[in-house]
Amino acid sequence: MPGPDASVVWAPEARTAPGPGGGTTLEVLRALESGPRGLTEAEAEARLTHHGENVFAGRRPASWPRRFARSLRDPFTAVLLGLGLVSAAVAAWGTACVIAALVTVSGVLRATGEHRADRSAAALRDLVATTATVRRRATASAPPTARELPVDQLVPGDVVLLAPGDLVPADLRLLRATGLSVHEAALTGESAPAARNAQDPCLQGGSVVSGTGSGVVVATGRDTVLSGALPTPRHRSAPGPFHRSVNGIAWTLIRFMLLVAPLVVIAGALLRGRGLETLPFAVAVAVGLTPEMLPVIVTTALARGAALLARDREVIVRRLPALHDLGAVDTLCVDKTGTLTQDRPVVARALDADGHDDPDVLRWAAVNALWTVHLAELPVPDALDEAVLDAAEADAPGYEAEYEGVDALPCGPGRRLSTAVVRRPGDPRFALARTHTLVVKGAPEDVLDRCALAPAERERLVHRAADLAADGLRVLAVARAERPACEGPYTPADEHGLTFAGFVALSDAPAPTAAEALAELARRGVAVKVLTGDHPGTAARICRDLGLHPGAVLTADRLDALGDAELVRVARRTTVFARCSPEHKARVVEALRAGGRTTGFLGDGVNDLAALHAADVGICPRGGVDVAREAADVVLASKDLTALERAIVVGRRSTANIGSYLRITLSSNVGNVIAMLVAGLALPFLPMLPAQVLTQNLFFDAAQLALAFDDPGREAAARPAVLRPRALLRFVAGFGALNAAADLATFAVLALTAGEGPFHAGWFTENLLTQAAVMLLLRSGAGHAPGPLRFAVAGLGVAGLLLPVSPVGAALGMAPLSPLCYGLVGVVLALYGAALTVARRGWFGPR
Ligand SMILES: Nc1ncnc2c1ncn2[C@@H]1O[C@H](COP(=O)(O)OP(=O)(O)OP(=O)(O)O)[C@@H](O)[C@H]1O
Ligand SMILES: [Mg+2]
Repeated sequence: MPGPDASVVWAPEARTAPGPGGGTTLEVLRALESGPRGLTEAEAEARLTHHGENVFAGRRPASWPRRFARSLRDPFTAVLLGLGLVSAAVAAWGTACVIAALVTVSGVLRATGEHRADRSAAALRDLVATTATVRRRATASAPPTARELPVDQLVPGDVVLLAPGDLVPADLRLLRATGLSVHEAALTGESAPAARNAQDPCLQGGSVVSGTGSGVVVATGRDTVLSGALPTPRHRSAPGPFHRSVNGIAWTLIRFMLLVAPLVVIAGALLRGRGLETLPFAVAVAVGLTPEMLPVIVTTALARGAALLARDREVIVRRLPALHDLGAVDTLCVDKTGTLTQDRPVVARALDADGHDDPDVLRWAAVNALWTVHLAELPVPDALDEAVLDAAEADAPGYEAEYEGVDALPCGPGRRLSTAVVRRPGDPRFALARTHTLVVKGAPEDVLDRCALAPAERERLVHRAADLAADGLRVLAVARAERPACEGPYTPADEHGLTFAGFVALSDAPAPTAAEALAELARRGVAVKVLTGDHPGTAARICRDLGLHPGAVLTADRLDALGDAELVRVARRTTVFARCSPEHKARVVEALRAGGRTTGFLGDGVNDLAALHAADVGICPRGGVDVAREAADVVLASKDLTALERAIVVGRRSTANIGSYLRITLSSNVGNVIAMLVAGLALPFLPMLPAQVLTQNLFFDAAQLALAFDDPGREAAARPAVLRPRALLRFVAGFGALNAAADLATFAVLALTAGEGPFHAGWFTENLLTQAAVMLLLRSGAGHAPGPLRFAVAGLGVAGLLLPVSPVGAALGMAPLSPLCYGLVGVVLALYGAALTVARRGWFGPR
């Protein structure tokens, strides 16, 4: 095959800098006992045993101690540990031990939950495993073949082929490069891609932006530069919506707690003349206020959701909190091609400038497609090119033999046309006198800009293209130019003064489930926006066919004219954004987020990378390029909006359960604290001993784990689910006050009818029973409580009734109650239950 070999060199003599590429390329290959034809399978296997798998050090699963230590790093654990230290300092060893036990148990539960989530993800890792294309030989004499290999199987000496969208799988020395540019932000922090030539080193972790190349592996696994330089893979810096809301709630509580504990001590000293002996009590109150199970509930609820999705093998959540973020998404940005349509274009028509069918136009388009596919060595031929080639085989046979390729300038991110430079085959002696033909095809606006045309004629052709697009067809303009043959490589600067040839129009059928999925998303309160590189007319028509009202389409040139603030407003009301480059897609996503929208972005190409990073949740189908999959939080088995819609529902349900936990715990805890403060000042003795506070806290914590397994009901999945700190705190204030009223009524009844021991017992019983009632009445789900929840509620009730009269109760300083007291506490509970039912109806509305 005649190739662009003049510009593409494997230069054995060239010298380069030291590093993973000291010495000449030939020396490197010799040192690695390899060659441009690659290793034999047997040799590769031997090397794999010797060097080990090519696993990036930062990706290894975390060890148990590390997992445990990591699970302790959250504000509530820090507060608990601080309180534990205070208790130890005043020698309240009992309290200190209980706190230590709480921290340990919650750490272990959380680490276990994460481990389980990791394990279910690992089972699916093969599905999303990144592969590399290597050149190997079956035997020493066999010809080399290129095949896909899981990245961890690479060994030094392997010859790897690179294409746009690939992650550089190991440290390489390049043997060959055609227009190769590599983005190495992970390594160098450099945000712009850099050109790479033959003989250059190419380091693991980089991503290929454009061009192709091949290189020999010089280092794998722990030996790569990336493993040495960066112990952990880089992560998104800004916290997602989930962490933002959880942190908001955490800090409000911690402030409240830091206020309450000293207040207890000071008030005790001033009003009751108590000294430091109130400190353990104050600490116990503060512990009682902490929702220390929050991290456990969060991990359990999200891991459960992720495992549910993984079981269907449709959606893989790569970062647990992303599941919550997915449930919070109210705006979903998708591309058109392959998401709304099948990405199986078929040539519908080929027309000349006057709109007459013209097979010549198809022939030129096919010449362009054939030689860009060959010379640019794209790993998978572009769907449009394939469609053109298929059509030409039937309608313009013989075009392959007419020309031979000289050079190709393919499409790329932000470049909407491709050029093939071809010449007539013939006697090489006359090569110098010959001409080269530039054959260009691409987006009509871009191609027409490069044609020598009168403005009126250009306008006419733009309209003709728009008419075709309005029928939902994808339109490519075709043009060409004759040039005296030249030596040097061609550049985009050569694409000018072209002669317009005609249009090729292609149809791409809508994806079968798209209309249904769009309607379902709309019903669930998700606004779908289409960000496409295609023509505004084509995009609008497809949307209309799928029942998505396109409104006024915003094209990239008008988008460029908008300032950031203006774009925030326009983006909110626009549904279709056309002719988007990668930067435009990212800018729209950023504008939507700046406007307060929680934004998901679904994309699968190199041109989607920036937007995937910019979005709150990046979503990529399994078939997407490596870099896009690496950047995504959620990977879909197929590019199917229906699966995504299901994942959104699961995310919302997990969030609803986390919300239930926060509402129930906090209103209960806040109520207790208020009641304890008031009673502490009114009574001659402490309303409850520190050990009693902590015991009831343990019971409550254990019971609430069941909330992670609750069924939140259909309502929960109807709207985007967000934990709103303000609404939550309002709820907590209201229901906390109600709870405090019940507690205080109990205190009053008990203070009048019982002594200190029965007082403690009565309070303990009342407290666990009210908490059981709160769990049943304030959960999100309206329907039947599932098994774990009923079990937990029953457990609370039994413990509340039996513990105070058991030997354990006596050891904790409780004494049995009189029947009268039981009766009175029963009345208080009945009134509280009734008030709670009424208040709940006021808050959630009737069910
Ligand atoms: N192989 C090709 N040859 C010529 N022009 C092309 C080719 N591929 C794409 N183009 C032009 O570039 C434009 C943008 O392509 P791009 O891949 O960015 O988006 P798209 O696939 O059209 O849409 P979407 O963003 O919805 O996936 C296309 O509409 C087309 O005009
Ligand atoms: Mg595309």
